[in-house]
Amino acid sequence: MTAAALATPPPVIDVRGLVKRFGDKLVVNDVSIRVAAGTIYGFLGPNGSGKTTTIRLLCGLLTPDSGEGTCLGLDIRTQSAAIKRQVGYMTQKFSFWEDLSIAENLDFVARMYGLSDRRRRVDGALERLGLANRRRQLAGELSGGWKQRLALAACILHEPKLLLLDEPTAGVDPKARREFWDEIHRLAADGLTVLVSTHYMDEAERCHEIAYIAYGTLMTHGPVERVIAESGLRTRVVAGADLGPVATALTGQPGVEMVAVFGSRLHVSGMNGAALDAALKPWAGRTDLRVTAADPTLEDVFIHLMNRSTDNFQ
Ligand SMILES: Nc1ncnc2c1ncn2[C@@H]1O[C@H](COP(=O)(O)OP(=O)(O)OP(=O)(O)O)[C@@H](O)[C@H]1O
Repeated sequence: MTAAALATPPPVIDVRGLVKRFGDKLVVNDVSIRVAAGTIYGFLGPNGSGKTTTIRLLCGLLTPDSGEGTCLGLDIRTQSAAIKRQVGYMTQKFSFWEDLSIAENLDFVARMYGLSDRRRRVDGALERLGLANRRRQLAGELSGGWKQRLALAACILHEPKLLLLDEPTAGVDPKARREFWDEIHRLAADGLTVLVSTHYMDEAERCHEIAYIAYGTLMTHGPVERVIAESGLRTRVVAGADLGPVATALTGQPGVEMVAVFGSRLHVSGMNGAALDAALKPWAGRTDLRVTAADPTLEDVFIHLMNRSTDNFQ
């Protein structure tokens, strides 16, 4: 083995050409992905676009109709049972015994999965997720953010190598979301690989890499900055008051693909910078407005990709 091969550990996930249909509906269309160990990998895309299905295929929880690959060095088609033992899965709908404490809930989960050494595992999970001093609190009394953390603790009891988080913070307030993500980063720093689906842009920006899936097709993937740069999208920002009429006038102009008001700023995007500048010319000389070139945001890029994707389901 060469020194270079030793330096680069094999990817945790390495799959090619995954296809999945439900009936005659093509839900995952030729998806290939590699994920390195310790990566937080985010999956974004419109509702029903196949994010959850893709994540489940990647770790053998579902068998693809075609395609192949490995997860944790094991074959996703033939070794799914062995993969599952090393995966922690936090689904959108997790539930607890509301009248049991945090520690009792975790102990219950550990018993249910027949885990040995329950005390050590429960204490370890409580410690790792900052729940130790709440161990006697009833699960039913927890706020949304702490419930989320308890769900995460339950997922890591069996000390998995890979975590699947399906929209883990839906409906949780921004502060709790941020803290939850701090925890995810700590787990990743310990070597856990995390696949997470989300609709939140701030969460996407906290992933090491992201994949945008629209109607089963992987439209783009990579680190956030690269996804933005490779989109080819150009954006101009118009700053000023009373931007409604400006937005209306710009909508549908040649070269203008998207117009969106954010408070006192208007984002105008398209693929051709010169065409954007031509459309903005009537406004560029106004003293009450300021037009500047800016990098598109991740949200601009996603909406652009969504507009471009064809809806295979229609
Ligand atoms: N077991 C199944 N049987 C039949 N259809 C399914 C099954 N699982 C998912 N689907 C369909 O496949 C499509 C993709 O679903 P999936 O849950 O992967 O999308 P998603 O991107 O995760 O959606 P959301 O953002 O709404 O969670 C949807 O149209 C869904 O109804």
